[in-house]
Amino acid sequence: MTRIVLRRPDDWHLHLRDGAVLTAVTPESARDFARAIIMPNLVPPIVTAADAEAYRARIVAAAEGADFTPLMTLYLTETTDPAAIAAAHEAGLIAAVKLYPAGATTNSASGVRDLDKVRGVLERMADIGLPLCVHGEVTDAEVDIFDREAVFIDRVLDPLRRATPGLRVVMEHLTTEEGVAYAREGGADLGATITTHHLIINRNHILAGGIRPHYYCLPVAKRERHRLALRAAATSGHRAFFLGTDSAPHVDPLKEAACGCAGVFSATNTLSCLAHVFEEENALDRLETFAAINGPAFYGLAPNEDRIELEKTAEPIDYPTKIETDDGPVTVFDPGFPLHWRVRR
Ligand SMILES: NC(=O)N[C@@H](CC(=O)O)C(=O)O
Ligand SMILES: [Zn+2]
Ligand SMILES: [Zn+2]
Repeated sequence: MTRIVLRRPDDWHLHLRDGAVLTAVTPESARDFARAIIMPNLVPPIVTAADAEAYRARIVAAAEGADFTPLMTLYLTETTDPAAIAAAHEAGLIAAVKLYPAGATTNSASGVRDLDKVRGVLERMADIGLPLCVHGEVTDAEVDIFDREAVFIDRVLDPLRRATPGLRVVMEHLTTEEGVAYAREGGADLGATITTHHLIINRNHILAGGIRPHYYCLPVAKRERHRLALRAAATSGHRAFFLGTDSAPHVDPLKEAACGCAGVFSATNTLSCLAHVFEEENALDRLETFAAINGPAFYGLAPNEDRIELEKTAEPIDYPTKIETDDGPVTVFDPGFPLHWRVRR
């Protein structure tokens, strides 16, 4: 197959940052994606409806007239007011609330330490059907970093879901076969995003033959068997699994450092990478389900009506290795192989 047409995809987990980086990276997503769930982990975080409304306006301005709808989220803190969340949802301002366990990832210091403090918010969200997006890693220093997702499911996520029946939850950026298994059996109230890069790299890519900071993200890429489980899930067509790129720009000096930031920036070439992966898995016919159907279905939205075309070219496609911003360059995800699928615009 050398050409496929699919509904325009959406990105159900995206970081756009603010300021110069926002200006530079937003067009990279707006070009290919119709909608994106915008992560609220700015410094300071997006915690109020007013924050979300102002941030949305900055994103729309940065999209420079592209047909791109940012779907806003609020950052859950231990002082979040259930009534304020419900009002923001009622006003159509937010599509989800994001739970960061405090200290789990980039800009999560304002996150939740004690889940008992947010019970009221979660119950209200269950009542009104507002999804909770979860960064699913425990933060305990004694838990090995490669086990933090699996341990989170047992210790935190499963008890939380049992305590709050009806709460709609998205397990963000799955990285393990345990996560895949839990999401697959979780019923209609549970969804899971899978990133582009976790379908392509395993932990060797980060560490073998030299340390590669641009492959470092959280949750960290795991063993090969986990990558294969993610591929099977993404290409299965199962309604629980949908695309969330977790494209997370950091300028190069913050990545190429003694203590580098977590995050992979993949907005620029994500669809080309995905077409490559789905072709390898003989599943090009399921790419639309993963990138354009299952996500909106989970969020209760219609899929996009317009279409994009992906075309396979004999020569590898060209794409920039870095996106320049006024704060410095941001390195684009290198899948480690030439890409031949091009989005026709
Ligand atoms: N994924 C990452 O490694 N980083 C994200 C935060 C997150 O999604 O956990 C970021 O904001 O940079
Ligand atoms: Zn995260
Ligand atoms: Zn993220």
